[in-house]
Amino acid sequence: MNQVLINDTTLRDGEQAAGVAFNLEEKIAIAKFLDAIGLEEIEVGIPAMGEEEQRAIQSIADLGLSAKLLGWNRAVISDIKASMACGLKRMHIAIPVSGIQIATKFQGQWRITLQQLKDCISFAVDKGFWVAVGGEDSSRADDEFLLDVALYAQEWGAKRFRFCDTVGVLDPFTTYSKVKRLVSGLRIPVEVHTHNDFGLATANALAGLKAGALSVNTTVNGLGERAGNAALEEVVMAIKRMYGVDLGIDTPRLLELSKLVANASGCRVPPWKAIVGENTFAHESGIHAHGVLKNPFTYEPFAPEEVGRERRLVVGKHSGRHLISNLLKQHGIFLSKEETQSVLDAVRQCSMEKKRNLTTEELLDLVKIQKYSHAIR
Ligand SMILES: CC(=O)SCCNC(=O)CCNC(=O)[C@H](O)C(C)(C)COP(=O)(O)OP(=O)(O)OC[C@H]1O[C@@H](n2cnc3c(N)ncnc32)[C@H](O)[C@@H]1OP(=O)(O)O
Ligand SMILES: O=C(O)CCC(=O)C(=O)O
Repeated sequence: MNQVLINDTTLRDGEQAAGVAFNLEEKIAIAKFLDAIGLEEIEVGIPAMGEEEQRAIQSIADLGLSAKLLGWNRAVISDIKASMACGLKRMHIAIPVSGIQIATKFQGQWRITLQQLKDCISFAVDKGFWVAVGGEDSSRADDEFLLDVALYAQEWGAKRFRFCDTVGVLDPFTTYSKVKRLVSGLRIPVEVHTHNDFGLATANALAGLKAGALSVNTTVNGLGERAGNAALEEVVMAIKRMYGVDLGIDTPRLLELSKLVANASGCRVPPWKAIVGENTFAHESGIHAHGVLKNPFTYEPFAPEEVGRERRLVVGKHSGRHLISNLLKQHGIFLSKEETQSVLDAVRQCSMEKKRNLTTEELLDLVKIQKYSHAIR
């Protein structure tokens, strides 16, 4: 897995999340940020959407970023022309490949589908564009047909083929075997694009990479259609930490990027969200806090600073004496075992009433209320 390329599609599939609409400044800010932290490739939008989207894409193209920029297109010549007008050098052309998609969108006329793809690839390649092709709904396509389409795309000049689990219906084992088959049959690299309908987008993205795909689509915070896409921060950190491959991405800035996209999209990140959620390095439980106080790796997969977070030790319903006495010592308060236990009992009660963690002030107030002010030095 040494050569993984991340092609981030926050500005395309991410923005397809229901209700999300980035303005020009937000699109530019996100593109710049992705580039600044070391993303190699960015899918910047859909030129066929119209003039405003084209202006945004042109503005991003004008920034002169190091990242390669792609526009997303249907296999329709007017889409390709719109992409060409945006100052991009690369384009992605999508074509449905499953029975249900071809029946619905092309009235089952797969020969027409293929002809449209051929015409579009040739049109773009002849004009000097670097072209990638996406097999929409690859996961539900007949395996033979999928490989045939990919082979045709390769023959017609495509430089990469995208395997899309469009409806997020695969598990990692099936993803592995389907992607492996495609990788083995093609000379051009394969990209994986996975959706999160069963919560498996990141797992499937990794399975696709293990099977030999060389690039992967991600979105910041996993933003995207329905349940979203494989999250950039999850894929990057899994590759870094589980496979020991550093993609050269400035991971301490992942949290800042997550906040930028959360604000621009209006989609807040749940506290338990892997890598960037507020609780990912927060410890309340007694047993965990006891371990973490001695050695953080007892209950953390990596240091919070690696993704721009800080560790938080908080008191609440599940806390234990070690954490309470540690926090109190930081304020010069030394209690006996029995006194600590009664503060802990009060913490539990208070946390249940307030249905949250206690602030430091609330903890110190509890000590006073318990009449242990003698312990305050
Ligand atoms: C899996 C994915 O994420 S695919 C990307 C989805 N993203 C989007 O749809 C967001 C941007 N989309 C848009 O702005 C609009 O849908 C446009 C501009 C692309 C097209 O708009 P409209 O012309 O109004 O068509 P509408 O969206 O209603 O229907 C889609 C049309 O594209 C066709 N189509 C869908 N996918 C493809 C494809 N890969 N290649 C060729 N044609 C396609 C449909 O069959 C339908 O064609 P028809 O108008 O001849 O019946
Ligand atoms: O690029 C393609 O072919 C389609 C990408 C996509 O968004 C999907 O299949 O979910």
